[in-house]
Amino acid sequence: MVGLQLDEVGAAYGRKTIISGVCVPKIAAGEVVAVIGPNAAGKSTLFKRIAGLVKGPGTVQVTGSDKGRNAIGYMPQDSSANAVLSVYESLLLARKQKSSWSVADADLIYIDRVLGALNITDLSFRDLGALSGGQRQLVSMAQALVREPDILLMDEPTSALDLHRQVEVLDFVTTQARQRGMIVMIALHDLNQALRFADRVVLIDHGVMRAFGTPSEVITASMLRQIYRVEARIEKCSRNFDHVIVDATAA
Ligand SMILES: Nc1ncnc2c1ncn2[C@@H]1O[C@H](COP(=O)(O)OP(=O)(O)OP(=O)(O)O)[C@@H](O)[C@H]1O
Repeated sequence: MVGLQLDEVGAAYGRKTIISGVCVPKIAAGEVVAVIGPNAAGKSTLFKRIAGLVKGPGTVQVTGSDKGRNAIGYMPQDSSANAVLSVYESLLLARKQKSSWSVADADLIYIDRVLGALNITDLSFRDLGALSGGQRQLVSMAQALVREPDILLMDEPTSALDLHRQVEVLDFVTTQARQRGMIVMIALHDLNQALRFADRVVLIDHGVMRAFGTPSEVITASMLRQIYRVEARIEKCSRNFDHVIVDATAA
């Protein structure tokens, strides 16, 4: 079973330190972890550091995976799509990056499953460059999923999606985490999504980890005042989900 732990992790662009001293105790297989924090807090940089795309001090410890450098899948925040490839070709290419170049029936079946689960089968033979922002985000998600990583890092995966799609993909990804024993880390601005879908929450502010715990431990009125500078309440709706209700900006 895969595990992920961060010890004193930092990251810099050139000589500019962006994050430092991030310690996250072992995250277990099947867990969904939301990474929250204001704009420019360092969430994307943390993901790039975990994915090995940015260097820095500290240790990213991956245990219990036999996939080597394919253990971690990364879905970036922006996916520009200038390539002259169809959606299906791009998924095949993404899938084959994890193994040999020969294509087996199992590869095609898995790609079809992911396309179906994300409800984008109809986009299969469209050019990547001719997709809407939301469609591009769904394809980028599919590209990460077809690699079958043990740890999936998703940077604001629902920012371009309509309400139905937001819930659909977060339901799918959390179910995949539970069923396949995959660890999913999701950077989110929508704190109601974090309350609803995450097992645990990492709060980043100014490049430092300010809190780690269950959603209700981390997302509190005092945290929202201090870190997000809003006056807000956390209240249960009639379906018993916690919700953030923002009343005003705080001084
Ligand atoms: N390639 C880069 N070179 C230099 N500085 C960068 C680079 N990428 C990001 N930064 C800076 O690092 C800081 C953290 O950015 P990052 O994208 O990690 O924040 P974030 O929490 O993901 O923000 P947002 O919620 O706005 O997407 C910002 O001040 C940003 O300007």
